[in-house]
Amino acid sequence: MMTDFPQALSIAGSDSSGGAGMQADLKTMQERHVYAATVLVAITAQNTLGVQDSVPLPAKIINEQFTSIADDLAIKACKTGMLADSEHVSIVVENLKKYDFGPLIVDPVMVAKGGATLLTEDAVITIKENLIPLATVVTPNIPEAEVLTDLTINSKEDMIMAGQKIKALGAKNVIIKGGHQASADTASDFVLLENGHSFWLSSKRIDTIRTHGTGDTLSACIAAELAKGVDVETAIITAKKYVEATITDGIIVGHGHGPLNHWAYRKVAKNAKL
Ligand SMILES: Nc1ncnc2c1ncn2[C@@H]1O[C@H](COP(=O)(O)OP(=O)(O)O)[C@@H](O)[C@H]1O
Ligand SMILES: Cc1ncc(COP(=O)(O)OP(=O)(O)O)c(N)n1
Repeated sequence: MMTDFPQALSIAGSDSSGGAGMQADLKTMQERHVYAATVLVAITAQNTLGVQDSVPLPAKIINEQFTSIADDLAIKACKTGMLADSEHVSIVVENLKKYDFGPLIVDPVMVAKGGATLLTEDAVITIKENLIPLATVVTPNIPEAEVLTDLTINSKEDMIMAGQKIKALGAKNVIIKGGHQASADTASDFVLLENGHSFWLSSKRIDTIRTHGTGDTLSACIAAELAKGVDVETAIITAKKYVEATITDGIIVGHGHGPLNHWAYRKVAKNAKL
C-alpha cells in the first residue's frame, strides 16, 4: 500500500557526529512520521568534543538543491539551522522568497555547545533584517537571543523582553529557549505567539551534558508538526515534550556533549496512548 507522507525540508549544516545539525533534523522528522528533504549549506567535521573544521558550500550547488526540491517535492514546512555567514544567509533568503516551502522555522544557530562558532558576526544583521521577517517561528537560545536583541538575559523578565524585541523584527511567533539557564531547576522556554498570547513551557532540568542537538531537534519537530497541518501552538508544545523525552531517556555516545535519544518519545507516546 502506498502512503502519502507530509514532507518537510531542513536547510542546515552537516554534523559528522550525527547529533546536531541536519542529522538531528532528519532523525526528528522521521520519528514524527514526516518525510525529510535537505538543502546542505555547510559541512562540519565535528564530534561530541567540539567542531574540528567547517566549510560552507558554493552558492551554485545550494541554489541547485533548492531548485531540485522545488521542481519535484511538495514541501509543507521548512527550517533553517547553521547558515555559516552573511553570504549564505542571503542565498537561503533568496531561495525562500523564490519557492513556497510553507511555514518557516528559523533556528538562528550561532555557537555549538562546545563553544565553536557556526555563524560569522557579520551574518547577524542579515538574519535580523532579511531572514527573521520571513519566519513563522524563531527559536533562539539565550545567548542567541542576547545577540539578536543586544539585551543581557538573566531572568524570566529579560526573556520576555527579548521575545518581544525579536517579534518586533518581523517574526510571527518566538520561542526563547531556556536550556542555558544552568542554575535553574527547570528548563523553561518562553513562547510568544502571533496573536499576542504568551506562556511558559517548563520541564524538569535533566542534569546531563548529553544535550548536543537539543535546539535543532526542537525546531525540526515544530517544522514536522506544521508539515502535518498542526497549529503552531500545538506544534510547539509537542516539540517541547519530544525534546524532553530525548534528553530524559538518554544514550551514551562519545566522550563530551553527547547526542540525544531521538526514538525515546515512542515510549512516552505509547505509555500516554498518544
Ligand atoms: N538539561 C536540560 N534538561 C531539560 N531540558 C533541556 C535541557 N537543556 C535544554 N533543554 C531544552 O532543550 C531545548 C533546547 O534548549 P537550549 O539548550 O536552550 O537550545 P540550544 O540547543 O539551541 O542551545 C529547550 O526546550 C530547552 O528547554
Ligand atoms: C552543523 C551543526 N548545526 C547546528 C549545531 C548546533 O545545534 P544545536 O541544536 O544548537 O545544538 P548544540 O550543539 O548547541 O546543542 C551544530 N552543533 N552543528
